[in-house]
Amino acid sequence: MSPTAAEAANATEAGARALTADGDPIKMRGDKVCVFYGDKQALFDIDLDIRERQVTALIGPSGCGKSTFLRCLNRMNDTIDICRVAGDITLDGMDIYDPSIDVVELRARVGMVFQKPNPFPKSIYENVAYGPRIHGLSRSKAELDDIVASSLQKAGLYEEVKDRLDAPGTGLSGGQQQRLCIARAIAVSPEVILMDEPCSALDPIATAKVEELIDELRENYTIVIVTHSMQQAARVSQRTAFFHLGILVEEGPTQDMFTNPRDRRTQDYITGRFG
Ligand SMILES: Nc1ncnc2c1ncn2[C@@H]1O[C@H](COP(=O)(O)OP(=O)(O)OP(=O)(O)O)[C@@H](O)[C@H]1O
Repeated sequence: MSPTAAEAANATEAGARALTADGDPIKMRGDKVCVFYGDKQALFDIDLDIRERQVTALIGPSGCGKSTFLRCLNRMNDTIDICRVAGDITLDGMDIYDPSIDVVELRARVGMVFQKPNPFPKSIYENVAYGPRIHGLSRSKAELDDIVASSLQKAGLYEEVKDRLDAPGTGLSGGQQQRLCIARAIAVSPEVILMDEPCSALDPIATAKVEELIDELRENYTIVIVTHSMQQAARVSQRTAFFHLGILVEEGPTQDMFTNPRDRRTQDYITGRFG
């Protein structure tokens, strides 16, 4: 008996769902990714699978290309004139560098949180409401209010700000501002959240809060985090990728990377011989 159209569509969808060799669904995949700034090559043939609903940490010494790779995942490098990306990057099997891709939509699906908290010079409410409004995600003020409240809740900030949603976002503490930026990213219902050293400007208590939050968020989101702190990578991630001089040296379960790295360069880095 031939399959119905719905069965065929389901089969295609299931078939398109790529899995890693050990059976984890792949959310994003980099295949032979090379990046150039002018004629200087910053990344060389990076093959990396980003597993769905896991936290992947990108680590390595300064200048090795971690942020460059992160920025490829939502085409933030497009904003740098001299930057050129080659190779393939897919999101659920879709080529994100295809000319037909709407970059604004891509960045809603693959959100980003930066090193320095960067709230807009607007109220706490407006910081979170801005994205859903421009993406047309709410049909009424009540719906928008709900999105703002639930995003702040998911970012672990609601209780601290619920009585002053009209106060400026820039008046919050550094840690609160970073959680506001996470709420802003969450508000447009992303599937992937990229974080570029999200705790580097925070004190240890605010860092601990954001790390706890990252652990909670992975229930619903795929997260890629660049960090200089190996302790942080060990605390928050399930997978770790080690970069060195523009090359992906190795990637694996975080625990294995820190206890039993396969490559000498990884071992040297995690034992503090360089970096
Ligand atoms: N906008 C740019 N223009 C020119 N070169 C750049 C630019 N951004 C990064 N590079 C170069 O690309 C290489 C990789 O930089 P990148 O910032 O990705 O490394 P990183 O591992 O994130 O470093 P860090 O840990 O210091 O942030 C470096 O040699 C850097 O100088």
